[in-house]
Amino acid sequence: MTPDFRLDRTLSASELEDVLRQVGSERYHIRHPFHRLMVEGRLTRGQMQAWALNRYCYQAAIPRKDAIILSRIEDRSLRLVWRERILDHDGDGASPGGIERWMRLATGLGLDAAIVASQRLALPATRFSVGAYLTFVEKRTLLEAIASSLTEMFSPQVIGERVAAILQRYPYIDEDTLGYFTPRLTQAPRDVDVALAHVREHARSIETQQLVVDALIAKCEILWTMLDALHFSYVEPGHVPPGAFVPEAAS
Ligand SMILES: O=C(O)c1cc(C(=O)O)c2c(n1)C(=O)C(=O)c1cc(C(=O)O)[nH]c1-2
Repeated sequence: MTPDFRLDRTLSASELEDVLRQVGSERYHIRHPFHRLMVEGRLTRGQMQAWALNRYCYQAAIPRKDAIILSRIEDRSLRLVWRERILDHDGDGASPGGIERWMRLATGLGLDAAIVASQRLALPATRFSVGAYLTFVEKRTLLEAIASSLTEMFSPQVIGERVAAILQRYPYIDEDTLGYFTPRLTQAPRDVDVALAHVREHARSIETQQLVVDALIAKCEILWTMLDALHFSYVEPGHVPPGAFVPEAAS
């Protein structure tokens, strides 16, 4: 496999899955320096707040992204399972969804809920990355849109590492504050089963397989870019763009 994942022949479904896993192992944000600092316990409270405030924008966009995908699915049985994702994030009016649970994380870190929800203090690059994800699923083929969700193949690993490290190394954050992540450990594999089965079934030519691989790469780049922006603004060199969140001194 070339370093930029150019395919030179049509793959079997399981070979394609292997390539997708290889993309994740090389390009998923688990390798990003900002994530590494987090799990090493080396982020300040202010940097953790910046992460939670910015990641809220991503969380808030996920059900809108899935609604776009839903609107493009012609197969009723696939629509039925895909709509679960929207409930996971929006809730059903009775039990809270992911957006509310993420807000609990943000407020548990000391952020003001109204400020987080307004998204006004998010980094420009966060907004642009989230916008790129929405545009991607709208403009590309349905196959690419579905494939772009496959970063979730790798999310249980990044979540497991993050939660264990935070509980061990950040004494002011407790299990309750991290409640967002627990359901994701079962929701993500269920989502992946559906998306991966679709991709394995529908990407049978070298051209469609390349589209799928490139969609996953593009999604890894979206996640990576968000952490790049956090790193540049809040770690090194520490240039916060005008108008973006500024942690309180000493936090
Ligand atoms: O914690 C993470 O690092 C992480 C990563 C990802 C991902 O890989 O896209 C998702 C999530 N979390 C997540 O919580 C989530 O709900 C989610 C939905 C999606 C998606 O693309 O549909 N990715 C992710």
